[in-house]
Amino acid sequence: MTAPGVVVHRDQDLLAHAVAARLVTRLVDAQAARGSASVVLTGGGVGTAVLAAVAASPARDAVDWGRLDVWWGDERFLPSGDPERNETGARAALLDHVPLDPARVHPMGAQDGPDGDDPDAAAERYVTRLRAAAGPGGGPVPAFDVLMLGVGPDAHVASLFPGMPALDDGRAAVAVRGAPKPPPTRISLTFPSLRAAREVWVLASGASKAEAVRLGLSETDPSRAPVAGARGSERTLFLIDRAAAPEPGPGSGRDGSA
Ligand SMILES: O=C1O[C@H](COP(=O)(O)O)[C@@H](O)[C@H](O)[C@H]1O
Repeated sequence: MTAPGVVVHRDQDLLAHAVAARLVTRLVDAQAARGSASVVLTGGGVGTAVLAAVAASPARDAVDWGRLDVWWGDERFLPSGDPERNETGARAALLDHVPLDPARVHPMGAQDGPDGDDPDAAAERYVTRLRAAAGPGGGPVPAFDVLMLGVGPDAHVASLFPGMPALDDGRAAVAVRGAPKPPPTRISLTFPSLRAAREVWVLASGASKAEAVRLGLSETDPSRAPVAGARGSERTLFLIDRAAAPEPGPGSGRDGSA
């Protein structure tokens, strides 16, 4: 696992625009190198603000949207179109405004989907889709170019909450029941899937996230602070605003930006 870097921006608005610029560059570079790119989206305040900032950026046209695979790190298991679904927010903020190939958009299952009200079956369907995308001879999931994660004040990422069984699950995606943050039933990628990403970006804004960021940058057991287990295979970045920045300790090695 890679040790994380940290970039601090002035406030949430600047954070969202800076991450949007970084995301466009990352996708363009991946497409130049490999012909296509893949991104894993997060729900939450900053994650959705980043997508809106991409939509508002003239640079978005540098991305070949038809050669982008879009995945999700987690989803709230609700009917499709429910405003609480991460997919709904992502579509409204960006996905409905760019010429994606619908076959390359991979939402997690909804309560009114082909598996009905069965989150285990919906998670298993996602496992199958991920494996198919990884290709013959590939692993259980593709090597995503970039995977973005919001983080909760309780240090959860995706729908991996402290102390819950999903943290130790080796399947690529699982159903989560009894999540402490509503809604209680969700689908989430697991740690092995998060760590398959070339780059993991943890996004955090606001003072309520500062302790989670501190834990995420530490060696804390991921079963207590799941964000501490979110690491990319090539690079891990914590992209945060000043309010979410923990007090810098001696030798923190933090690089910052205004
Ligand atoms: O429930 C969730 O929460 C986190 C963080 O959301 P935020 O609004 O506090 O930033 C999010 O990353 C995750 O995808 C989502 O399902």
